[in-house]
Amino acid sequence: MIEVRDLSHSFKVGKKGSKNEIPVLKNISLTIKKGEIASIVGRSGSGKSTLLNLISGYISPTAGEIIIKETNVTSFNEKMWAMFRLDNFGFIFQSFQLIQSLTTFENVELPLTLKGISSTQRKKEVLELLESVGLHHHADHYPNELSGGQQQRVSIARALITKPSIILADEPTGSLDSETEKEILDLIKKLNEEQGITFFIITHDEEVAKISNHQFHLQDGVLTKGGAFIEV
Ligand SMILES: Nc1ncnc2c1ncn2[C@@H]1O[C@H](COP(=O)(O)OP(=O)(O)OP(=O)(O)O)[C@@H](O)[C@H]1O
Repeated sequence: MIEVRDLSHSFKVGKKGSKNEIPVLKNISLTIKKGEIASIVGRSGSGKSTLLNLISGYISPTAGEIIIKETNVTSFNEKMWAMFRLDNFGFIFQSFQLIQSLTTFENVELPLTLKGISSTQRKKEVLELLESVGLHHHADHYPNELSGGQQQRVSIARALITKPSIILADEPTGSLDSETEKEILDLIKKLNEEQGITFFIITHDEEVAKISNHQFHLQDGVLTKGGAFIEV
């Protein structure tokens, strides 16, 4: 489903035209199968976000290849990436990234509007989804009227509304207390088991890593562990 072959990335630093480069990811090869929960575990600065940004097309690799759903996306341009992301990916962030001036309903509706779905169809799909994640009583609430766990559920609903096959999550429980963390991890497991959604989660939290079928460990830009199958 996601295959990364010999991927490397260096950031150019210093003045424009400077040849000074910092290697951040070095020869990463990994495979994430359909329907898996995979986690990338590593300390701050190990290169986790860089890997996520490469897989989601926000930066281009210095070397190597990325194949997603049998499509070689390595040399996609921005327009191709934008379409590919809307069709295949949902995103969840540590800081939720909800639009504060929009209600729960409107935040979840937004990706469907971007896809050109009719208003009647949007209403039906959003209400069904809010019900399934237990947020139907909060449809008209604004983000600042919700708890952290509820806000993360809104952002999960927003990620799910386009029915993506892959959800990319950057520290999805990083801003939550341990009880709310468990609630969100249970929801991720349920979505994975019942709908077969593939999850790719960045974390430095062992509790999050525990729910994954596959853990990859990154240290200073090098994959030090991958391929270990964890019983869940
Ligand atoms: N745009 C950039 N320009 C130069 N260096 C960068 C850039 N982005 C990241 N880096 C460097 O790349 C390395 C890896 O950063 P990255 O954000 O991928 O790590 P991370 O594991 O996600 O860390 P954290 O858990 O703190 O988010 C760090 O040393 C960082 O300073």
